[in-house]
Amino acid sequence: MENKLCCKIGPSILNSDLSQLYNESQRLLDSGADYLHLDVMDGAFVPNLTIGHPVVKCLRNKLPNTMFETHMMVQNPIQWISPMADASVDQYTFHIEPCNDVRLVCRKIREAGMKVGLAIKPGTSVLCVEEYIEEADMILVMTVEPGFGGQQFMTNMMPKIEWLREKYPTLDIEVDGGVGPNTIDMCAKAGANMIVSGTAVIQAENPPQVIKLLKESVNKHLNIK
Ligand SMILES: O=C(CO)[C@@H](O)[C@H](O)COP(=O)(O)O
Repeated sequence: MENKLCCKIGPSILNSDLSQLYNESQRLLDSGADYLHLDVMDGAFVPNLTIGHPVVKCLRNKLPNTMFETHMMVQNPIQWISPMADASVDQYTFHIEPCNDVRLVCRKIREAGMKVGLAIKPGTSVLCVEEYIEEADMILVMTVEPGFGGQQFMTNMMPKIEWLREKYPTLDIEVDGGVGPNTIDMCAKAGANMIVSGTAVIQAENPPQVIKLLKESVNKHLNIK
């Protein structure tokens, strides 16, 4: 049977020069990025503030054809569905931890015309997302505590990815946090096919080379499976 999974690299713009958000985004796309991972933080779910839907909408106006994933590190994910849909976001990824009714949020995201991503923090068991797999297009396994770029990759999150890949061979699995040339092989081997990389790409001397390396590692392991 044909493996429908494909490798996608989505740089996180969190640690870029945000005064140059469009130029930085374009630079990443020109370097081979498949999509943009836009980190939205509300200062409540995580101890940091970043961009919101007005900025995402402005960026969308400049980049009409780019896949946008918003990683919603927010306390009340249902609140931002409509504004993000209005900003033509493609995929709305939210954390299940603060959510009272995950199914309702998933349904509202779909009704608003976006894909659904479910994210789990390092301390959250992968079993907690299992009951919602049918509602999701993608599961995001965090390999740092959400809130800041440039943190150390948590190797001990790999069993979560392995478990998901074993049970759901065609599921999109994204990994985020401390991912770069030194850690990509672990993610790829575990079964991640959507790769978020912030600092490693943004601060690289040669971003196209880093993105190529990330892709090669994932594709190598996708072909083995
Ligand atoms: O969501 C987050 C952090 O909360 C991530 O998207 C990071 O911002 C990725 O940056 P690096 O860890 O790759 O520097």
